[in-house]
Amino acid sequence: MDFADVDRDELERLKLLYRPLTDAVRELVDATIRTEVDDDVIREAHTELTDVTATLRDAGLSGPFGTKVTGDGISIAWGNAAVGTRNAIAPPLTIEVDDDGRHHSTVTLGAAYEGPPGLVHGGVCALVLDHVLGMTGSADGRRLTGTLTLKYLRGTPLGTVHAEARTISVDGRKATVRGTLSDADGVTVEAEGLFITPASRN
Ligand SMILES: CCCCCCCCCC(=O)SCCNC(=O)CCNC(=O)[C@H](O)C(C)(C)COP(=O)(O)OP(=O)(O)OC[C@H]1O[C@@H](n2cnc3c(N)ncnc32)[C@H](O)[C@@H]1OP(=O)(O)O
Repeated sequence: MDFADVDRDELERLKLLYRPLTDAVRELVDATIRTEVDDDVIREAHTELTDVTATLRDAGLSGPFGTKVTGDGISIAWGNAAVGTRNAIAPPLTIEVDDDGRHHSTVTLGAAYEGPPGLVHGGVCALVLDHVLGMTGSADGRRLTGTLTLKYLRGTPLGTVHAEARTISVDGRKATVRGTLSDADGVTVEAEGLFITPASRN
């Protein structure tokens, strides 16, 4: 598909087309982890899913989705591991921005994100914080993570979590951002990141 031919209405139509598919795959991942059906049912599901995958592969990109730009100049990263509209692995995050620049996101992390029993995997905590801090540090230009430091104060229970971040300072290409991941009882992970605009893009 040539996204240069896609306008806002078509983009909206495509989102409405793909989101339910992605949600269904996400549900499938959860069901695959938690199912206790009989062996025959597992084998039958495997066969059916293999057929569905083959159908989707009838036409497709030769590599990852990357970033596409629509005719209206909207950048979309539908394969992104944190926010991708077409990525069932993405939680997915929706990030809101306050007038004072605070970025925040509330998301539910279920069985697919488990690390220690009942707790969110530390790498998934890092994924969420990297993206929320990265977006915060990219408010005035696109930056990549240079260094991300996390302090895991206690385990983060699976369920609804909240991430938020603020930019502490900007020094040319470098932005220092701090943030937290929390559950209902308070902060579980503290994060600080240095986000940098690559010299090649400066
Ligand atoms: C708008 C949408 C935005 C969405 C963002 C969402 C968040 C996404 C988060 C990610 O997943 S990003 C992917 C993970 N990160 C990477 O893959 C980055 C890989 N590393 C690089 O591309 C480069 O190493 C980097 C851009 C970080 C720096 O390369 P440069 O060649 O531009 O750095 P340079 O050597 O010119 O150094 C510039 C300054 O940064 C410092 N620096 C360089 N790399 C650093 C580093 N890794 N950590 C800390 N500081 C670093 C360096 O010391 C220097 O400091 P000073 O200005 O004080 O001299």
